[in-house]
Amino acid sequence: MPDTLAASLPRNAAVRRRVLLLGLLALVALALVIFGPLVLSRFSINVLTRSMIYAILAITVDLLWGFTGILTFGQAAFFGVGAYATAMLLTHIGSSPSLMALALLLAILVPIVLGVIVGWLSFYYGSTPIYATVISLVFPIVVTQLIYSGGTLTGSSSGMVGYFGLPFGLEGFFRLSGISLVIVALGALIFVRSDSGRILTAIRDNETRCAYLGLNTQRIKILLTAVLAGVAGLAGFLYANASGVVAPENTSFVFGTELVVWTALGGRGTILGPVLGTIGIDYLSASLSGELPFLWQLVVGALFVVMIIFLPNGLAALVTRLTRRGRGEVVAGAGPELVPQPPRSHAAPSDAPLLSIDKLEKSYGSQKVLTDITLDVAPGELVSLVGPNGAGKTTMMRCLTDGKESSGGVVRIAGKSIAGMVPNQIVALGVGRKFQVASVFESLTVAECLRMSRAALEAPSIVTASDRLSLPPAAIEILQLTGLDKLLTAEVSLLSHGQKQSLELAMVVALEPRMILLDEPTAGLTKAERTTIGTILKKLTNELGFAAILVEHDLDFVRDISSRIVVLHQGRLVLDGSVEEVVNSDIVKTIYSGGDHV
Ligand SMILES: Nc1ncnc2c1ncn2[C@@H]1O[C@H](COP(=O)(O)OP(=O)(O)OP(=O)(O)O)[C@@H](O)[C@H]1O
Repeated sequence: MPDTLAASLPRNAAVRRRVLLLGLLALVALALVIFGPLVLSRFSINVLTRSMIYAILAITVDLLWGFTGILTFGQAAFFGVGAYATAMLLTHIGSSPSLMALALLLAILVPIVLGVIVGWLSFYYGSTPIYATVISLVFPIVVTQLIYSGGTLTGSSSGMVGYFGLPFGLEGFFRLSGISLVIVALGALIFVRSDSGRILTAIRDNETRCAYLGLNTQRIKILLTAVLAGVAGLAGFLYANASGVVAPENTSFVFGTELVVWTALGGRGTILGPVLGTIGIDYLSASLSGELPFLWQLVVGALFVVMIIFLPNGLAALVTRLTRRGRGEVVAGAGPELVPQPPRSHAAPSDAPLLSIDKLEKSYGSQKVLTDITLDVAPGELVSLVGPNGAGKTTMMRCLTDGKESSGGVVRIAGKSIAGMVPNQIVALGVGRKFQVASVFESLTVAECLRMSRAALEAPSIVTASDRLSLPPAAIEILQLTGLDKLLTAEVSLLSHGQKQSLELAMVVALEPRMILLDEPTAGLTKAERTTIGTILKKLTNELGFAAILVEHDLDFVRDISSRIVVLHQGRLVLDGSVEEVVNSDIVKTIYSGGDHV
């Protein structure tokens, strides 16, 4: 396969270059950390040790906020819990190598357990982003209050001091903190570029789409919170040993807020920006706060405001803006290799219809939007759902893809009731949904978007970004028909409206569903683009046996491709028949008289 080989070469070269650059960066950082103490003053070694530990925390804030879009003020609390677990064990039980190992274990495990609890409270199904942020503010307050009321156990407002930590000198702690920072930063940089890491950006861009690709975003966010709580706890362990003192301020939301400010100033979503921002500002604060105690806080505050206004993505954005120039330009052959995926076997077909709706109802308060909808759809059928604006078509689509939406009646997919199921569970039953406004991931590339469709089916790597993209043949065909196969490396924000619609359709087909629901897939498309989408839909249903429900306003389009038409009017199903029956019926003429809209 010489073509395939040739196509993969430039990408391999780019990957090699990136690995080399990352390795070089890590070596330079390690050299600075190892040889730094030879030239630095005691003051600098002391302060920079602390700054580097704080930088580890800033990385956790960046992964949560910068990459995943979860604004958090709570990382300080996990850090404080790790520090206190260490100090309390060493103070009250004693210090020996095995107790030190136990302290390290507790400093990581206790924050992980708390991370699971906080994560669950923050991201249970239906919670909003603001709710998660409020929890992240409340959590450090609770931890700080517990420390204040802990008496001699926690040292109360005086904190804890005088315990015997690791037997390293000033320089030893500098090196330990520095090496830990390099390892955490390197791990984070590798992870965020991996196939798994891109899921974080997908969640930030469009969490709803992630759920409708079958991803359990709640579970991912809880897992991320727990793992990063463990990393913050590790930083707490280092801090408790290096400083020899822990205090309630270490857990406070004020410190949590400082971490957010440092991350923002450095440049969120870049890992290195928050590291350099934290080290730079903490070091400058320590140097200047003695001479300008109040003025310095004012300077940092003013700097924050200026940056938010003029450079909202932080200092690192300046650098990335330069290095990313041209991203989105398509480099021939630089994309991943498209590989046809053997079809996935769904559960054995039963006698039940693929979709069965029985007396479906939906109300918003006292307003009834859907009343007594009963409908069956079989494999291979393309059922168009038509009706005037406000008839309830989109609401019906929502009830078919979210088991918590309906107010009454039963919806079954292949005989299984979806009552109470969340969208990702319904996707697992074989349902794909295409939204009215193209729902894709704006800051990912075309290939990365398509890979998201496979993430719930094949666990993506947490270390590497694959140079192969396995997709079902039908999805590859859509890409080829619409020219998207030549744009795999293009960033989605650069695509046209029609290309985004086609991409979303390819993403839905890449899920290998048994049934696809499409809400006005041709809205805003050119005639040629509509024809292409129509051809694809006919092929999916006629040849590949997909069932499809299509909400559409374009009567000509509906007439050309449908096997059946269902008419909704004022939330009721008023007609269900063949194309000819429906188009020529008196009811439809009455409902639609006076407009070219269906
Ligand atoms: N979240 C909501 N809260 C209250 N009412 C709603 C909500 N969503 C939809 N509705 C109402 O439900 C009715 C049906 O809306 P829906 O969007 O399902 O209609 P539609 O047939 O899809 O219309 P269109 O063709 O304009 O998209 C409308 O009267 C709408 O105002």
